[in-house]
Amino acid sequence: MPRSDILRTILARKAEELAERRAAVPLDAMRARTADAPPVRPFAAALEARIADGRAGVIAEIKRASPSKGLIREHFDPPAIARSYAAGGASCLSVLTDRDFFQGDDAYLMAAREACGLPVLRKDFVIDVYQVYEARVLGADCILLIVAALDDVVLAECLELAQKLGMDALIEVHDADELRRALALPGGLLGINNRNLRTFETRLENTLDLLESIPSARRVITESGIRSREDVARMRAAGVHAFLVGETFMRADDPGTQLAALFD
Ligand SMILES: O=C(O)c1ccccc1NCC(=O)[C@H](O)[C@H](O)COP(=O)(O)O
Repeated sequence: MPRSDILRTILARKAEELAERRAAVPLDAMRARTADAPPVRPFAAALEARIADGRAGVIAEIKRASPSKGLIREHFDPPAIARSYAAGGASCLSVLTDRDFFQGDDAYLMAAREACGLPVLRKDFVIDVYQVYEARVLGADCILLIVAALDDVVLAECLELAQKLGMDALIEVHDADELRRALALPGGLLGINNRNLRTFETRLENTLDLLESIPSARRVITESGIRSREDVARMRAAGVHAFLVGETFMRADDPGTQLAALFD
C-alpha cells in the first residue's frame, strides 16, 4: 500500500463502502433501527469520573491490524480483550470496525461491548450522518469525528446528531488549524492524535505543542504512540487528562495487565 496520504485512500474507499451499505439498508431504515439499540453507556462521564479522582482516563483500543503496522495481534478475541481491559482498569473501550485497512468488524464492537460494562467508541472513519445512526444501532456510545476527514458543515451535523442520539463524540485533531475548527464546535471530547494520518509520522510532542492553545478547563485526550510509563508521566506533567492507547496493549499477552502496568 502506498504510504503517501493513506487518509485520502481510506476516505475514498469509505465513500464506496458507504454507498454499498446505504444500498443494503437505506437511511430511513437505519434511522428506524436506532429505536431498538441498547441504552447508551455514558462515555465522557466514565472518563470524567477517573479524572475527578485524580487519575488518568484510559480509552483502551481493540485493534487487530493497522495501515502503519500491518498485523498487530495474531490471537484476536475481542470479548476476551474487553474483559481483560475492564479488569485492568480501562475507563472505556475503542473498537476498530473498519475492515479494509484495520481488519476490524462491526461484530467485534458488539461482542466486546456485550462482554463487559464499559462504554464503547466506534473507531471508524465517519464521512456522513448515515454512519452516526449506524454506530448507535451497533451499540456504540461514542463516535470518532476526524476533523481532517470532514468539512465544517458535515462535522457539525454529525456532532449534533450524535448528541441527539445520546452519544458522545471524540473530535480528533492533529494540527493547529484542525484544533481551531474543533474548538469552534459546541462540545465533544477533544482528542489530539500524535500520528499524522497522512504520513504515519508519530510524535508525542504534537500533543504537547497544541496543548498551549487549548483553554485550561477543556479535557484533552492524547492519542497514538503511547508506549511506556515515561510517556504517560510526561503527558500527565503537561496536563493531559486522558489517553487512547492501542498497539502497546495489543502486543501484550494480556492487554489489561499491560494497561495496569502503564497507568497504576
Ligand atoms: O494506526 C494507523 O496506522 C492509522 C493509519 C491511518 C489512520 C488511522 C490510524 N490509526 C488510528 C489511530 O489513531 C490509532 O489506532 C489510535 O490512536 C491508537 O494508536 P496506537 O496506540 O499508536 O496504536
